[in-house]
Amino acid sequence: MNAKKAAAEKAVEVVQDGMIVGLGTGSTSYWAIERIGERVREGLSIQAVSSSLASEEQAKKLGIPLIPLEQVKSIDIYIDGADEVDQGFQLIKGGGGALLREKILASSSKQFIVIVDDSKMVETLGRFPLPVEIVPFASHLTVEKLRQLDGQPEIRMKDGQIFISDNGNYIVDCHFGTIADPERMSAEINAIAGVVENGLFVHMASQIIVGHADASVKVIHCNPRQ
Ligand SMILES: O=C(CO)[C@H](O)[C@H](O)COP(=O)(O)O
Repeated sequence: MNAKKAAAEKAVEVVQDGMIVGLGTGSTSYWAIERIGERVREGLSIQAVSSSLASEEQAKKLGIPLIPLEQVKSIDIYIDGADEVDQGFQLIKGGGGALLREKILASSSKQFIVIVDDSKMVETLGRFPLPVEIVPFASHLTVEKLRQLDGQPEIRMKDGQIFISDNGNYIVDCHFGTIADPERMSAEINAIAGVVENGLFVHMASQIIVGHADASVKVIHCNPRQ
């Protein structure tokens, strides 16, 4: 079993009847959604909300009942991957370009369970480029502001075209190097007009589940408010 699948399946063990479950995005969340689908077929009764059109499609195919977000006041559990997790359990997310919806769901969830393989665990954030979602209007000016913060920004491309997020925005991948103070950096980035959200998830994770190649998993409980 691969490490991502092992972490994902461990996380799905805590899903119970009656819960509203947030579905993440990416290759690790894929396995969580598959397992939720299996459990639904076995009789689990839940409702789900999705952080991306891709995960929504997968959930529909598996017969996972989806509920419109407008009908949801809070989410019981949100399960999603990450691109990096540091020693203080702060995260970089958004490698798949879904960071805005992911942050909205994570911040409205009673529990945010992060599922990663062990390659994602780092001492300090920053090796993975930080994704920043910006509005297309005057994007060159917003990109210039990110450059002034030393972000070495690059607008994300896909198949030779600018990548467009599910919200119709651009993603700018920023190379800040080591991010010593993620909270401060997040605030500085979000203070730029034109920035919608950035991929630093600070004080948000309730649990990190780390999967290893031998299918063993480590569950780390964190206090999101610390
Ligand atoms: O934030 C994300 C998508 O926007 C993903 O959770 C993150 O990129 C990790 O992806 P994967 O599970 O494929 O390694």
